Amino acid sequence: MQGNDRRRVWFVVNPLAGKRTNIDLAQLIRDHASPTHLAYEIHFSQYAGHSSLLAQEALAAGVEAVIAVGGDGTINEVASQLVGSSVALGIVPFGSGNGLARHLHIPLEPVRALQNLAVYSPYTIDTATLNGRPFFCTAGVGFDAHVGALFARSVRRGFRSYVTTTLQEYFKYESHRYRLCWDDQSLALEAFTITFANAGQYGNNAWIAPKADIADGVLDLCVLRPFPHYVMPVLGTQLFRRTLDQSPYLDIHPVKKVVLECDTSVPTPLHIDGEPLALEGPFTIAIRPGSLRVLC
Ligand SMILES: Nc1ncnc2c1ncn2[C@@H]1O[C@H](COP(=O)(O)OP(=O)(O)OP(=O)(O)O)[C@@H](O)[C@H]1O
Repeated sequence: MQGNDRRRVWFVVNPLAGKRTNIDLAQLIRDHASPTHLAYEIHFSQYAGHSSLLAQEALAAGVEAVIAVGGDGTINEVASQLVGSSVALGIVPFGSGNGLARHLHIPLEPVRALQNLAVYSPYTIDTATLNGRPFFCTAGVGFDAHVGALFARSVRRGFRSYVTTTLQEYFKYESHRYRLCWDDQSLALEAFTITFANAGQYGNNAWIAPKADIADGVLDLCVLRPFPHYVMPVLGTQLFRRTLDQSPYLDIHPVKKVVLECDTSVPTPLHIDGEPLALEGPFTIAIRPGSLRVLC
């Protein structure tokens, strides 16, 4: 391969991802990203939100792909800048959940993910927005957003402490009332959690929308209605066995655009790609079919 044929890419790295595991991410990239196939620069984000600016700079520099090294939050910041462009997103998973990478079958082992960048070609996927804010994996309100907000404030990380927080909060949590409007439907309901799924899982192989197709031009609107406590272990098992769509408590609707209104008497925890967000409703959630190229 000639030097000029090499794919020009920028790595945008969340350094906190590496610190959590004491891995020198820059060295890892230098050791395993093929110099024969990639002409690359490595850039570290210095604060939350910085990855978006770095992705903008990468676009201005005329790269072919921006490789996000981190979790779904970092991917969100990078990919938000690439939507609608011909510049592809690459992913080296280094988060705690890695929902998008898992959905796209990108290896979770960073060395393999780096090596594979040399052979991947771009695959076009859908993206979505919530009140204009892009998301790629899932967004939603309710219990998972509530736990996500607590977890973000917690110093303890990892799947085990996420499960502990989930169980502690489950017995205290009260379902809220919502109104959902799409096409000619208007639904007033009480829900434990409402998820807008572009990819099928939250991360950690927790599949809220087992049959979600990331390139079908629709979102899976998942409404998990309140359920008796004794059903909780069954739902938990189905979530991780990718069979939650068999539960009588979960309704899934394919939607292109939906408006969500929340009970304004209580604060509504909200998440976008697992990151908690303080936004005022009502919320408009819409799909952007075929709007992002991903190396996978
Ligand atoms: N240098 C930095 N200092 C502080 N925060 C940062 C920095 N770089 C990135 N971030 C923020 O960290 C947040 C979380 O990072 P990331 O998504 O990579 O990991 P994660 O939350 O562990 O993974 P996942 O979303 O898969 O669970 C991102 O939303 C990003 O804004």
